[in-house]
Amino acid sequence: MNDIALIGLAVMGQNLVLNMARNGLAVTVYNRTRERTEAFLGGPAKGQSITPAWDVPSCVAALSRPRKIILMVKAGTAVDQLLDELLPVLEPGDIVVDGGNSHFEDTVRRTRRLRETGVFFAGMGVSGGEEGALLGPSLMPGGPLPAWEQMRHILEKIAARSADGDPCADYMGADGAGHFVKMVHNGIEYAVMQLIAETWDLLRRGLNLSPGQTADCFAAWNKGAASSYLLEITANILRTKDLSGDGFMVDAILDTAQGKGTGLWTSQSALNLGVPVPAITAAVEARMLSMRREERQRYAPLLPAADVSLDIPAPETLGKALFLATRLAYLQGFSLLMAAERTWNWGLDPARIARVWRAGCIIRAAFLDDLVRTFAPEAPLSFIASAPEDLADAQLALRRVTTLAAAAGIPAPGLGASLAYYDAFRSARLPASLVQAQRDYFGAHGFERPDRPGVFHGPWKG
Ligand SMILES: NC(=O)C1=CN([C@@H]2O[C@H](COP(=O)(O)OP(=O)(O)OC[C@H]3O[C@@H](n4cnc5c(N)ncnc54)[C@H](OP(=O)(O)O)[C@@H]3O)[C@@H](O)[C@H]2O)C=CC1
Ligand SMILES: O=C(CO)[C@H](O)[C@H](O)COP(=O)(O)O
Repeated sequence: MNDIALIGLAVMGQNLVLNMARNGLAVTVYNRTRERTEAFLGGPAKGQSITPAWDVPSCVAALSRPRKIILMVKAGTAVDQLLDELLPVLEPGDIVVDGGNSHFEDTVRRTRRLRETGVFFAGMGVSGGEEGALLGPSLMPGGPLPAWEQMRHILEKIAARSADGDPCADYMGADGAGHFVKMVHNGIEYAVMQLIAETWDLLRRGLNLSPGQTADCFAAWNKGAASSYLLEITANILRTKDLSGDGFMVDAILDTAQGKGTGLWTSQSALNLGVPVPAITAAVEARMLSMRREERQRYAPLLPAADVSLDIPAPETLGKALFLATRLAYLQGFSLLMAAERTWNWGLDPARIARVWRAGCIIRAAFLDDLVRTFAPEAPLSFIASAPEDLADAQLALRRVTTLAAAAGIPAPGLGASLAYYDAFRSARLPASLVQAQRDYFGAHGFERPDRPGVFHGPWKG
C-alpha cells in the first residue's frame, strides 16, 4: 500500500511527486490525460518509487488508510469534478488536500460539502514554482485540524526549511484559511513584481542603463535585509541573452503581463473587507493596462508628453525607494490577513504566516525575519516605523523617485500608490471632512464632529 496519491501531473504535480519520492514516500500518481502520466513515468519519474493509476478508483485503492490524496490541478471546476469522482470511493477519515490556487470561497464551500461525508477536505496554498515544488516549497495548509495532524509529518518532510531549520509548512487555520493566505501571498507577489518592473523601467528609460547595468543594480540591492528571491531572479533574468537574436531575452518578450486571477481576487477581497491594498491593486491594474497593447501602440505618438525633463535619481535612491515600497506592499498584505481574521476567526497568525514565507516561496525575503519579530496585529505600521532613521531616508527616496518619474512621464503606479498609502498614515487630518460635507449636502447623510458627540447636518442650503 502506498503512503499518498497525487492527482494532476503538470509542472507542480510532477515536481511535488519527485520531492515526495526523494523523501522516502511511496506515491501513487494519476492524471486525467493518460499520456501525461506515461511521459512522466518514462521520463523524470523513471526508477523511483512512483506507481501509476489509470483511473480514480484504482488510485484510491492503492493507498493505506486513512487515504491521503493531494490534488494539483487547474483551479475551478476541475477540483469539483475530481471530488465527484473521489467521494464514492473514499471513506470517513480519508483526507483530500487541494494544493492548487483555488479561490478561498470555493474552498469554504468544498470544506462544508465534504464535512457531511466525514472525508476531510483541506485547502492548501503551495508556493515555490517548479523549483520550489521539487526542492522544497512553502506550504500553507488550512481546513480541519485533524487533516493537518495526519498530514503534518509528510508536509514538513517535503517543505523548504528556513535558515534556522524550521520547516516552511504550518497550519494556517480553519476553512479557507490556507487558500486565503496563498491568495494574499500572490497579491504581494504581484505588487513586488510590479515595483521591481517600474524600478527597472526608471533605470532603463530614465537613466539609459544597459540591460547588464540594470542587472548589476538588482544584484547589488539583493543584499542583507533587502535581499529577496524576486530581486535575485530579476538580476538573473536581466543578464539572460536571447539565444535566437543578438539582444537580451527580456527585450524579446511582448510587454503584456497576464495573470491567472489570484492578484485580482486579493484586490476584490480587500475591497469586500474594507482594507486598502493600493500597491496590489496598482499591480493588477498595471497588468490590465499592459494587455491593452494595441491602444498603447496607437496612442503613444499622439498623446502629449511631459514638458519637463528632470533627472531620474541615482540607482542608490531607486534601491531605497524600492525597498520601502516593497515593505509597504507586505504591510498591506498583512493588514488584509488581519482583517480576514477579524471577520472569519480562522486562527490566522501573522508571525506563523511570515515564518512559512521565509523560504521556499516566491515572496521569500530576508526582512521576513524582522517581520516575524516586530509585526503587531494591533499596530501593523510599527513594522515600518521600527527603524525611524532608515525610514526618514527611505521615504525621501520614494518621494523623489515618484516625483521625478511623474515629471519624466514614466508610469510608476505601484511606487506612487505605496507613497500615497504611507502619506495617508502620516496625515493626522485627511480631506475626508469635505467628502462627508458633500455627502451631507446632497444626501443628508450626516457627519460627526471632533469636538462633540452626535450626528450633525450642515446648514448647506440655508
Ligand atoms: N505553476 C506554478 O508556478 C504554480 C501553480 N499553482 C497551482 O497549482 C495547480 C497546478 O498548477 P500547474 O502544475 O501549473 O498546472 P495547471 O494549472 O496548468 O493545471 C494542469 C493540470 O490540471 C489538470 N486538469 C485540468 N482540468 C482538469 C479536470 N477537469 N479534471 C482533472 N484534471 C484536470 C490537467 O490534467 P490534463 O493533463 O488531463 O489536462 C493537469 O494535470 C494550479 O491550481 C495552479 O494554479 C500553485 C503554485 C505555483
Ligand atoms: O501561484 C503562483 C506563484 O506563487 C503561480 O505561479 C501563479 O500562476 C502566479 O500568478 P499569475 O499566473 O496570476 O501571475
